[in-house]
Amino acid sequence: MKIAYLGPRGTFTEVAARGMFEQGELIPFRTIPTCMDAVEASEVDFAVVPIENAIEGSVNLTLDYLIHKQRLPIVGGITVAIEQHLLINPNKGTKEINKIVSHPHAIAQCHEFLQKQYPNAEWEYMNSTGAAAQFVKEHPELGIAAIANEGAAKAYDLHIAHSNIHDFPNNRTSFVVLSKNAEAIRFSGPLHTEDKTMLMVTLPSDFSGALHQVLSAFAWRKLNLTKIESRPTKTGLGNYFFIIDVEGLMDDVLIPGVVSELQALGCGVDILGSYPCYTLVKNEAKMR
Ligand SMILES: O=C(O)C(=O)C[C@]1(C(=O)O)C=C[C@@H](O)C=C1
Repeated sequence: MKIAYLGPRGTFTEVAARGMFEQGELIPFRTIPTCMDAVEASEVDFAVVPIENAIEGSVNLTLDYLIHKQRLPIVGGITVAIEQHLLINPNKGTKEINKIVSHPHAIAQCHEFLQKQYPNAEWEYMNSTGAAAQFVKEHPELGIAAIANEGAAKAYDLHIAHSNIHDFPNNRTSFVVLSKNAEAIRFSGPLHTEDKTMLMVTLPSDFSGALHQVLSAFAWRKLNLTKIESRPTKTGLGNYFFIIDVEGLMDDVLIPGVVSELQALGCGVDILGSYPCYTLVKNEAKMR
C-alpha cells in the first residue's frame, strides 16, 4: 500500500498520515495537487492532504483542486494538534534572523508572534513547513528561520529558538484521505470522533430563499451541520456553491432523504465523501 502526502519529511501532513496508516509506504510529494494526481494516476493508493485549520480556515488549494480538477472521494479524516516552533540553524543566533520562511497557513497562525518579535523580518512562502525547514538546513549561511514542527527540527537538525509560537491555543488542522475507491476506511490507531458527510450544493439561479430551503431540509430532520462555506464556482463574479459538512453517514436514511429533497428543489448535489473522522489531539475525547 502506498500513501502520498504533502512532503518533504517533517510536515504536519506526515504526522497525520503516520497517525492513520500504521502500515504502508509513505511517499512525500512537493504539492497538494501532485498528491492528488498521484492517486488518479494509480501511482499510490491514497493521498493525505490538509483541508481546514482552526485559525486560518479552509485550505482553499485542497478544496478547489478537489472540486474542479481531481474529484476523488474522501474516505477518511483526521485532526492533528498543531504546535508551531521557530527553527534556526544551530550555528545562528536569533539576532541574525532577517527572513522567516514557511507555509502561508503556518505564517498566518503566528502573525502576532512575528509582529512582536521579528517586526522587520521578511516572509517567504514555501510549499510546506517541512520544505521551509529543509531550506533553512540547506542555507546555513543565511539569516533565516523556519516555522515548522518538532519533527522537522529533528529531521533537519535545527535548533528550536522559540517554541509554541502560534497565536491561539487549541490550534489544530484537519486532513482528509483521498482514494479512487469511495469506500470509507476504518483506522485502528487514532481515536474515532465522528462520522461525517461532505456535500457540495449548487443553488438554482433566480430562486429567492433557496439557501433557506436548503438549510430547512437539514433542520427538520434534526441533522447537525458542522460547517457551511461558500466557494466560487469560477464561472463568473458572484457565482458560488456551498460546501456543507453534516454529521452522519450517507447510509443513514436521513442524508439520502436530504439529497433527494435538495434535488427536487432544483439544486445540484455532489457527495464529496462520507467517512469516519479521527483525532490525534491529546485529550480530544475529554473535550467533546
Ligand atoms: O506545511 C505543512 O506542514 C502542512 O502539512 C500543511 C499545513 C496546511 O496546509 O495548513 C498543515 C498544517 C498546518 O496548519 C500548516 C500547514
